[in-house]
Amino acid sequence: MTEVKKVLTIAGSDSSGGAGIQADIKTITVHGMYAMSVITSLTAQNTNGVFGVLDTPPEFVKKQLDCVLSDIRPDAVKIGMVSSAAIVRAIAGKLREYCVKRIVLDPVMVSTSGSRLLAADAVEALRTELFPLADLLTPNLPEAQCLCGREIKTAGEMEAAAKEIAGALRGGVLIKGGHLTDTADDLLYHNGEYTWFHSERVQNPNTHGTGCTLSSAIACNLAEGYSLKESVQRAKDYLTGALKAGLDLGAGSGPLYHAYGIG
Ligand SMILES: Nc1ncnc2c1ncn2[C@@H]1O[C@H](COP(=O)(O)OP(=O)(O)OP(=O)(O)O)[C@@H](O)[C@H]1O
Ligand SMILES: Cc1ncc(COP(=O)(O)O)c(N)n1
Repeated sequence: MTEVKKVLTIAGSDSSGGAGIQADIKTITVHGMYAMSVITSLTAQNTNGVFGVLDTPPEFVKKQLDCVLSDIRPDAVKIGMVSSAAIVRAIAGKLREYCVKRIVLDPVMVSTSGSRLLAADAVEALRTELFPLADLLTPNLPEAQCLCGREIKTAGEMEAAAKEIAGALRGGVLIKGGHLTDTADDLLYHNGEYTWFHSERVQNPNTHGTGCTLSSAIACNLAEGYSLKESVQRAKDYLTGALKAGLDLGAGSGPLYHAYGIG
């Protein structure tokens, strides 16, 4: 019998395959793991933007979660686009009911192309319902700014924001530096300790789905049993490789190439 780690992604579908559920399934598969998905929303999007969003009814999100969690227990879970407060509550209720462990929460709010992917009134639900369940929260700079209500530009401001956001969490917070200009340094704050993950900026404008890829790779590494720090470092290395692979698809900000280490 083949033993394999199982990773569940709870996220939105990206019809162009660069972000969301599709990026997560590619990442999980390339990590040699078994991917499962609970779809919170259908988006009609491509590299130019998001042209439509159709949310899954919350009862149907619950039904998907019941089917997966009662049958194949995931070793880790990644949560991405959750759309509405009702969907947030549906997910949180089921994760508590099934005592799901190793949860990475990517608080997706606005797409790279500028479309809102989380209703404004759902931010509070995210904070009260899902933050307490997460082992790691992975906001990008605009999301971290939204969560602490002020501008973040310097390394010192990133550290202060991480500490403040972590106050509402059980686990750690990773503020991603993809929106910085000179570097792509990410900051982890966990158990009172700061760890910086430094990275050169890859000169590739095709960054659609970087956040989704990073968070699902972290979930894979947690499923494998790595520590939080090791999981973030390995995921960052994977992400940098997928950016460096230099795929150039579509007219806008294109997707990453996941199979760069294969073949
Ligand atoms: N040009 C780049 N070179 C190297 N690393 C990058 C680059 N752009 C983003 N990253 C890295 O990608 C990861 C995701 O960060 P980012 O801030 O882009 O997240 P995000 O905005 O949530 O992503 P998404 O595009 O999916 O919304 C981080 O580890 C970040 O440092
Ligand atoms: C379904 C879905 N989930 C997440 C994102 C964020 O990714 P990006 O910021 O790269 O557009 C997205 N565009 N679509």
